[in-house]
Amino acid sequence: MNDRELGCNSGGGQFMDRGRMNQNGVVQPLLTDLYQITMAYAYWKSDKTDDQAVFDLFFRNNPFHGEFTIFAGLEECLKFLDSFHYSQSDIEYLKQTLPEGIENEFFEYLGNLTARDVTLYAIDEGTVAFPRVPIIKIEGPLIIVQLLETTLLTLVNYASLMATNAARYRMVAGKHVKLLEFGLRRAQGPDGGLSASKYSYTGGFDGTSNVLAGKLFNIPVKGTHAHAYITSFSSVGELKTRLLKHKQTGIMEDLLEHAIRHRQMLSHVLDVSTEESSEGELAAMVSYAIAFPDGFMALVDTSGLLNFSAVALALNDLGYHALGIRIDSGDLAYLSCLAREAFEKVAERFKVPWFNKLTIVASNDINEDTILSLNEQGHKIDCFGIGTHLVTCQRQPALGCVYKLVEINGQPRIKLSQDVEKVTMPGNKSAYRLYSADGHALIDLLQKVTEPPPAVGQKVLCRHPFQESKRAYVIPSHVESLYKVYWKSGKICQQLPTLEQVREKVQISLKTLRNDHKRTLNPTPYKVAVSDNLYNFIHDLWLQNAPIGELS
Ligand SMILES: Nc1ncnc2c1ncn2[C@@H]1O[C@H](COP(=O)(O)OP(=O)(O)OP(=O)(O)O)[C@@H](O)[C@H]1O
Ligand SMILES: O=P(O)(O)OC[C@H]1O[C@H](OP(=O)(O)OP(=O)(O)O)[C@H](O)[C@@H]1O
Ligand SMILES: O=C(O)c1cccnc1
Ligand SMILES: [Mg+2]
Repeated sequence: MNDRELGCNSGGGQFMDRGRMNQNGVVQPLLTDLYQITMAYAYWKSDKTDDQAVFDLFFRNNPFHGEFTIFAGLEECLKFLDSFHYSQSDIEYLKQTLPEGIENEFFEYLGNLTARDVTLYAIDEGTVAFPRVPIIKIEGPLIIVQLLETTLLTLVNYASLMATNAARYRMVAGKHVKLLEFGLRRAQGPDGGLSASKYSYTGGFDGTSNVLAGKLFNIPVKGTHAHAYITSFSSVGELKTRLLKHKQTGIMEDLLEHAIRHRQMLSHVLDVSTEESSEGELAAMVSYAIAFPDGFMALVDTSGLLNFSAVALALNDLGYHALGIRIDSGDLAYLSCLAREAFEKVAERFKVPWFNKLTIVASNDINEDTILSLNEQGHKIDCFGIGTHLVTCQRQPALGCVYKLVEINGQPRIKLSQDVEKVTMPGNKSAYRLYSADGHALIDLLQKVTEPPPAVGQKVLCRHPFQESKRAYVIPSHVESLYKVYWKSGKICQQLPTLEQVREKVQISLKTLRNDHKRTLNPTPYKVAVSDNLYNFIHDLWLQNAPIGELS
């Protein structure tokens, strides 16, 4: 497929309105849970405001029965820190809303609060990430770091889930098939729709039908047309104009006349009687072709191939090449093969070789399993338009990212749970990814920040965080330190990648994962380990904090 592949197409960067380039207006300090603000008051009252806290933001399980997650949403988190400030009207609202008796100085304190004293470390956006390895680590005064929790979680959770979902669709579709996000109408509201468009592009989609997303994020916007366009015509008599200028000669010609002539001949070639195809559909296609002679892409139902081919040949007479068809019902494998076969026949019979290359778009409730099944059956689809299952992440609607206190004033904190899965990894930690000689990621290793980093060629003991007997020596061929300081002293400290670069990063990062971690059915879990030192530290602290029961 070339770049003309689908009707409309725009990269919207140059149209970005500087004033509106900032984050979505709903992302602001009050976009949080009330309990963060009530806790903030209680911290303030008990003079804990400036206690130095470290929080980890991480997830416990990979989504979609998979064994990897794509980390996304970091840039939005940084923009949020950059603009963190309670406005006068926010303060007025809080005064009315919080319980009575809150001291006025607290509101003054809130009015002056910024994220200047916070330091944020993170894995690069677009990188594959794994359960329990914090994707973001935040240090700073307890009150502000606590106040950031909900907003950071809402910015990371759906973004990462969506990017992961999109990356999975990309993996099953293969790299040569185009993927378009068509989900705005089915998304979780306008904001969910915009995020879905943005992060499905990050995860590997090629474009979106969402025009505002195109404008805001510089994502290619693409599209075909809906059934309504076809059904709005019932006969050729309704055509107000049939004339189209020949692309080369500039002479006006009757496109309908050309189409009707081709339709007669085509009905023999394709073995479809002209009575079987609707006149209203023909009229709709002619009128659409007159509107977009260089971008003619038509929605066909079972009978539509005859009319489409007739109009495409008519356009050819006038010097234009049609783009293709969209199939939106029925057996997509069968119909796509039927369509490709028809195009090949027409290409040969009418000496129009480009007909072989017409694009076949398929849509209609497509999900990962449908694509896998279509691949097994064999199909001729060049492009999938995917809405509902992609944007609602129907197979798993939430990624359970959490935000946990792991250190306060230099003292580690552990949250115990009956459920070992939910016990937190205490203390301020570093994270490393260890690679094998063939470039594959072998294991992620968490250590105490005070430990020296693992070194290339040197044996390092990697332990399962909770199961004593599970351990392995690893001799890394390459060691990647996963955290970078992204925010410190009130400034973003890294050159932020463009959306395009994050999108490339996703594919590069996925390549470092072995295929068995990425397969759709029963993938092998990727190992996440702790150093021996961190293992002992966790377990000592666990024992110190676990109450000793009494039997009587
Ligand atoms: N060859 C195929 N193999 C597996 N699944 C398919 C195949 N072709 C289509 N599908 C899927 O089967 C489902 C068919 O849904 P449904 O029966 O509602 O569609 P339809 O009746 O053909 O079309 P409409 O949406 O117009 O009612 C869709 O989810 C579609 O993606
Ligand atoms: O199927 P999805 O993956 O959600 O993709 C988007 C759907 O949106 C359109 O359908 P429309 O809104 O016209 O409704 P329909 O389901 O009746 O076709 C389009 O024809 C796709 O079928
Ligand atoms: O452009 C399309 O074909 C499209 C857009 C949104 C939803 N369904 C289809
Ligand atoms: Mg549909």
